[in-house]
Amino acid sequence: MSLPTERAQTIAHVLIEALPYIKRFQGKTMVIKYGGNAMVDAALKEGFARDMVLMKLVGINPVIVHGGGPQIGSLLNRLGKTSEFVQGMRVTDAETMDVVEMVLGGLVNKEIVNFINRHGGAAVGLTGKDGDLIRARKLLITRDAPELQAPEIIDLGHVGEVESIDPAIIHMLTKGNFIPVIAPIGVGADGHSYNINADLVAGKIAEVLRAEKLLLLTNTAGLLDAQGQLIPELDVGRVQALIDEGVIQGGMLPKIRCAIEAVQSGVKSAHIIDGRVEHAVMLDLFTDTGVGTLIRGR
Ligand SMILES: Nc1ncnc2c1ncn2[C@@H]1O[C@H](COP(=O)(O)OP(=O)(O)O)[C@@H](O)[C@H]1O
Ligand SMILES: CC(=O)N[C@@H](CCC(=O)OP(=O)(O)O)C(=O)O
Repeated sequence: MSLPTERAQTIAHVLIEALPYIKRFQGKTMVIKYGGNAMVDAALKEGFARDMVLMKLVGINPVIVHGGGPQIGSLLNRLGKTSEFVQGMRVTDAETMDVVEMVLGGLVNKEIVNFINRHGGAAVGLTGKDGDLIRARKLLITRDAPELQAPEIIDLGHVGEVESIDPAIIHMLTKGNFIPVIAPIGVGADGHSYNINADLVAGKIAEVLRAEKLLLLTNTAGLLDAQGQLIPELDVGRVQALIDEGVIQGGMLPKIRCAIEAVQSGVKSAHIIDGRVEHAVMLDLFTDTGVGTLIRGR
């Protein structure tokens, strides 16, 4: 059976447009942060899994770091608990930490692994505890306000930041043709688990792996300005003003901060893209136009 000519031409055009990108990125590492808000329905999850398998097949090494904020929230709700967020971070008491570990290390991680494997890939799920991948320390954030004499230190409970990354397990998996799928849970020197914002983990892993790109999949078209319009390329010099004006807030704060840190530490570029668009990763990697907001490295 032959394809209608128009469709066949579209397919040929897409493949030809992708070719130089496939050549350029072969052997390179792409760190993909898969946000909980981008895991909307089965079709999108399948599309994401297929994109990962295709990348691997054409010789690019995807390393996935996933979130799962909404999924943690819904289990907490079922248990009659609510969360408070400070600067985009979930205040995490001991009970909440158990739920975070169950949801991120268990349900969400294994669902992604399963989707990829069902589409012909070989994914392996990890938390930061496996292979001592993510060493964490307690995160202390400060709040400054005119009525305060000195900045106030806010204790978020079991919330951590990345102290160090040991990429040995990632190298081993990549060499063996596996796709690592990493949940953002770190372990402290005391052996305790820490809940780390997934954007922060993705940024650090991208730095340590000297990734070609850091792709942050979320539920907006990218970074939006005060009028709700997409900012196609971020001028890093404008970020503080955008924060002060309240344009960048909530979950976008850690995303932008980690993207900037990553490109300042050697990652070639970071991209905030709309995970609600089917095959968003392919569109960003393999087309001339790209999608979302680009944060260029030096
Ligand atoms: N300037 C902005 N542009 C886009 N989104 C923004 C902006 N400021 C705040 N946000 C919020 O950040 C959210 C994305 O962060 P988050 O909820 O943590 O998503 P994810 O689960 O993908 O990490 C958006 O849904 C939006 O509500
Ligand atoms: C400290 C902190 O806030 N941790 C996050 C970890 C999950 C995450 O980052 O998920 P998304 O990427 O889907 O937002 C949380 O508890 O929600």
